[in-house]
Amino acid sequence: MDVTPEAPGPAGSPRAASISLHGIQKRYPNGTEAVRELSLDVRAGELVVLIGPSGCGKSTVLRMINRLIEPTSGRIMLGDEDVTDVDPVRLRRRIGYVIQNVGLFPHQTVRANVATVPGLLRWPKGQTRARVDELLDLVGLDPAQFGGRYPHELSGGQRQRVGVARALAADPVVLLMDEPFSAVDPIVRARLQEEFLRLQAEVRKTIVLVTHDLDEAVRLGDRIAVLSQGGHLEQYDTPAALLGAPATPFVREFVGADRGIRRLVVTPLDRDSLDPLAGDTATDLPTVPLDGSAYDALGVLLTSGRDRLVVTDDGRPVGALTRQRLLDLGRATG
Ligand SMILES: Nc1ncnc2c1ncn2[C@@H]1O[C@H](COP(=O)(O)OP(=O)(O)OP(=O)(O)O)[C@@H](O)[C@H]1O
Repeated sequence: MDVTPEAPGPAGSPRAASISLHGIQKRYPNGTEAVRELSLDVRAGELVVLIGPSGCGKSTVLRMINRLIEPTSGRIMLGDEDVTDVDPVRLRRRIGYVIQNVGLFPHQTVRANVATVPGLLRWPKGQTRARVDELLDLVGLDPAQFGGRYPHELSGGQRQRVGVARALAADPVVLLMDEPFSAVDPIVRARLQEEFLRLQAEVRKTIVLVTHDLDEAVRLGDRIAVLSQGGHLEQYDTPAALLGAPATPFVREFVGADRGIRRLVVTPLDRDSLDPLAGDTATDLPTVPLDGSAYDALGVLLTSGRDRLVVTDDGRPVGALTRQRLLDLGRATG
């Protein structure tokens, strides 16, 4: 595995490192035991969400990974390298970090902000400029239009995108994100989440993202780690497994009574579980595409007032679903 930051790969290069936390602990000087003992593995290219109530140690865990906070004990591996003892400054150049409100430098242009780490790494100017423009394109900002602006000349969502571009600039092997979308309104937030998923499909970084928003966790996470006080790992699972079978009373309460609905969001429409089309159906029933979710299908039924719909693939009807069937899909097993 190549983890040197000095050799920038083209955007889309799948360079990512796994992260392993082995029994990490953090006791602050005032005696607070923010994280008692946590072990967690994140696979290369995986997006893992840390979620839990306020003060349970999420940010502390995240900041121990890039050593903004020194663990009291325990080991942290990046790929097969123990980074507990490496120079934190060097380490941070291999780890992108995105925080709420972004923390852009206000007196620097968008281009200069995104070029921060390449500048520290002394990349040649032409190479840096090309990389910065490529990244701005990747996060959906036209470099010609936005490159010369200052942060105060951007919307909250645009600033957030610059923050993501800056974190990706030196092609880090890991991206850490602390409440990255919480400073924008819900509509912008949903759009940013969607764009972010598209971006991740392209760059395939290893991402650890902290949020207190369960819907965000379910939408973004390949796996979700639910933490309780003291950084105690209650459950580490896919969104569907977490919602379908909460492992502890804490998780059950945390995911709440509406987990059935949330579960529908992560339940794909499976061709094999569709009812066959009857002769009468395809004409006037509402439709939903096969690549939608059970939640999308339920939404279509509720707005149309019907109790049956047709599922289409590339516009062609492939089967039908009843409202009851969809409700059964959302019924949790745990
Ligand atoms: N520098 C510090 N000194 C002492 N205690 C701290 C320090 N930073 C955090 N803590 C305490 O450690 C615990 C975990 O804090 P942390 O910020 O990691 O939680 P969090 O889960 O990210 O919370 P939130 O969701 O509210 O941001 C809390 O009890 C907090 O008060």
